[in-house]
Amino acid sequence: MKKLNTLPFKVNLNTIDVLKKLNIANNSIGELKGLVNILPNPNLILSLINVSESKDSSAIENIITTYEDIYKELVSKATVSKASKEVLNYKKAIEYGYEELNSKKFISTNSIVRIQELVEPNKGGIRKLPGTVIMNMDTNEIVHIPPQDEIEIRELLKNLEDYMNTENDYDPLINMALIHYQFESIHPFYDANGRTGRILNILYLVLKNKIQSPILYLSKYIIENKNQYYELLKECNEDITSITKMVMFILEAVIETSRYTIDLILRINDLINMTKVEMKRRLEDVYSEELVHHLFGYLYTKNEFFRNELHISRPTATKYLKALEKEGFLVSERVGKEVVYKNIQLLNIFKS
Ligand SMILES: Nc1ncnc2c1ncn2[C@@H]1O[C@H](COP(=O)(O)OP(=O)(O)OP(=O)(O)O)[C@@H](O)[C@H]1O
Repeated sequence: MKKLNTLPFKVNLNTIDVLKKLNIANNSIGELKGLVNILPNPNLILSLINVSESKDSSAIENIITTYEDIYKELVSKATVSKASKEVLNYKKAIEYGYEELNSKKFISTNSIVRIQELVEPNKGGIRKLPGTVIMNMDTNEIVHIPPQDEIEIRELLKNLEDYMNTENDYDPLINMALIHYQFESIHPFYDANGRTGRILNILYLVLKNKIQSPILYLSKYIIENKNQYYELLKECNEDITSITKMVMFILEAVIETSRYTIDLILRINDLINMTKVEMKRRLEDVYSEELVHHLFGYLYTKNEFFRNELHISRPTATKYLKALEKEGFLVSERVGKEVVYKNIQLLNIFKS
């Protein structure tokens, strides 16, 4: 069995093509980083992106789950759909990783192990038994045999941990591609290596200060170009000099998903401004800037959140929610014993 290369790879990545693309990728992600704070509640975009990331990442496992299900589950305590559980696990794992990073400023092997456990609680932990291979499901061909021995897996993870947390001559966007390939090739877990590796990508960008919080929806590009991505991983397994192509792929992913996220933020911002104008005109007694910001802080709200955040009484909250529904700003829905209100226009932006 061929041994895995350790980091740093002995490949020159400073080619003209890479540097040109790197420049565009850095401009795109820089623009995104600067834009996030235009929203009244930057946590909204974080939460929306995390749910998308979680939803699409888990969709690979053929889980059909909608934004509505996930958000209803977040807002109410009722269990809406079993499928959204996996998505919520993924979201929790991103949040855990982000908190860890904020307190330690370091990505440790232990954190990666914990992230995988949160994503896949039933199959958590580093592989202890041999037998894991990566197969092409269409052809049943073995495409990669990752290290089988636990000690070897741990040594490779240590090498990865050192590489992630030490400065080197490459830009972090290039390093992210190298780290991602290496992590997937070590394939340290029985399951959830893909999902854990995609979480690691965005956490690494936060560690290197390319973004302030994990708002880059990078998995979107990887998932949408899955065949090319799998082909590249396979090529790199055979010959590590192909890693240049993987770097180009990841840089393109950064460019496309930065642009996507920028567009999303701008559209949400436009909608907020339009809602302010319309609500002032149609519901002068109800309108306040805080109220609009509350509606755009979440996809769903309910009487309790309304009361607490706007410091109003239950009857006033009920009156406002009814008026907002009558004028089409919110749509109510019963979930278990509760009534929740969704911001349908915001939901539509996100679904389109
Ligand atoms: N030839 C290969 N070499 C290295 N890694 C590979 C190769 N082919 C696929 N992979 C990685 O393995 C991941 C799948 O591993 P696993 O099934 O453990 O993860 P998952 O999170 O359950 O699945 P998914 O990534 O499909 O959501 C892929 O996402 C990819 O990153």
